[in-house]
Amino acid sequence: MLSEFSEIQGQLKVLCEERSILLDTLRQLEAANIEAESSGIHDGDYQLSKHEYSGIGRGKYSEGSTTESSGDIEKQELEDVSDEDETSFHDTKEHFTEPAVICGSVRGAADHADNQKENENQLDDVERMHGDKEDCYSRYAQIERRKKLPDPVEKEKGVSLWSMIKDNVGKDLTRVCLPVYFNEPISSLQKCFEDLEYSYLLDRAYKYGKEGNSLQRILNVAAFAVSGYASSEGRHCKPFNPLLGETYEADFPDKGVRFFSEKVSHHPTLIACHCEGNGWKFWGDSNLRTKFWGRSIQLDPVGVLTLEFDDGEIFQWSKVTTTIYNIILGKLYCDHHGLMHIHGNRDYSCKLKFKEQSILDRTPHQVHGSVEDLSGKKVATLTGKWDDSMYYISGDFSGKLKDCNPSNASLLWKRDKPPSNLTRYNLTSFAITLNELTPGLQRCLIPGI
Ligand SMILES: CC(C)CCC[C@@H](C)[C@H]1CC[C@H]2[C@@H]3CC=C4C[C@@H](O)CC[C@]4(C)[C@H]3CC[C@]12C
Repeated sequence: MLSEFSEIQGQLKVLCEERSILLDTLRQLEAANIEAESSGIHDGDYQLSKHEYSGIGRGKYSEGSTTESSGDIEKQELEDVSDEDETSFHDTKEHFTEPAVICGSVRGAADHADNQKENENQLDDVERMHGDKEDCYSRYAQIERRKKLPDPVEKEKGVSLWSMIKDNVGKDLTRVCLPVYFNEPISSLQKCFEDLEYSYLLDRAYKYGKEGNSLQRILNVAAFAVSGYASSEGRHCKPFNPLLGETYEADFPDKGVRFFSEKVSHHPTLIACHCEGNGWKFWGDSNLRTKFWGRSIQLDPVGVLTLEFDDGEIFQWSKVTTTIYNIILGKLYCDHHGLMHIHGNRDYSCKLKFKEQSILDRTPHQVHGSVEDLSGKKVATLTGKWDDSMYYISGDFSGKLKDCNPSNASLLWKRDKPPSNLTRYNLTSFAITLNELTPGLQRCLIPGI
């Protein structure tokens, strides 16, 4: 009798254990489901209707492009294709909605926590900002992306740049052919997406504006406009020049953004891009006017970038001049300089000055500016460095920028640490992931590619 009882007791124990394992599995499944939903994979908010999406693909892009394409025949061909039956298109939306097609695999929460641990020894301010950033990202799925580039297949031999371009002084450099050695392993279409590395600033700006804090909105927009330059520090190679009509699509549910770019003109090179996040859309076209000065190359971006929040607030700005120094001798580097005016259609606008680096400059890459209200009164001062961080302080400190140092100012944005496996391309951790061919993506490619 007693032995029977203890046997039943043992069986009960096993059953209880099995039940708790089952419950755990259920909880995990539920959590994964919530993650997928919040990433917008099935969410109506994040997805555009089929009609809207194709509208952007063909309507806005062609509206956005200002330059006529070089080959009329090619243009005609492209138009012919777009006139074809709707069903003949590879429907990006359909593919993007399938969780398996996301570029990367879903990463476990524990793994994510591990990554957070790495940043333990950061300053309070930085921690707060990162906490904020995590807040922005916690709504999105965690995706496992590669952390290093594949190793080169063979040893490369260095080539002298000057030997290649000495005969082209004064010419349009976009027409000069350079050996592949000078290329970095991404295309200009992908490079445009690099400007959105810190898209959490726009999520945050949207949130602030919705809460009625328009000042914080423009401050975060300004930080975003500067943050796009951070990835250019230490980059010495040219991105690949895409073909006319070539496109690049990126779906990053882990950042809550989808991006699309297309080369819309060959001479001059013109790329149109469009990006959608949660509560905002960002679009523009990138066209560079290049001047070759012998020892340096000056790049003047032409065109306007537009950021529109779902509540109707719009900001527009143009990029500043970029100069690439030491083409002949010394270490090649680039600097960004000039005035950036962020025009808003509501309460505030912002002026940022990218200071030109001088030989004696001990603190290069400085950016200073201020936010003005409609009457032209300066309500906040911004300071920082485009390759590092941006801070703000309330009130007008533009005359006494020394008082506006990081100790009494608040942090808006801080650049992420570079990856540990830097190659000669110096790609950021984000750039490394832009053309990663993940198993889910591979099956969407045209056979034979
Ligand atoms: C002559 C070649 C081999 C050397 C120069 C290569 C590097 C430094 C050049 C080539 C293309 C350049 C980029 C082209 C476009 C832009 C967009 C602009 O709004 C900011 C600068 C930025 C991001 C440039 C930074 C410098 C850049 C990366």
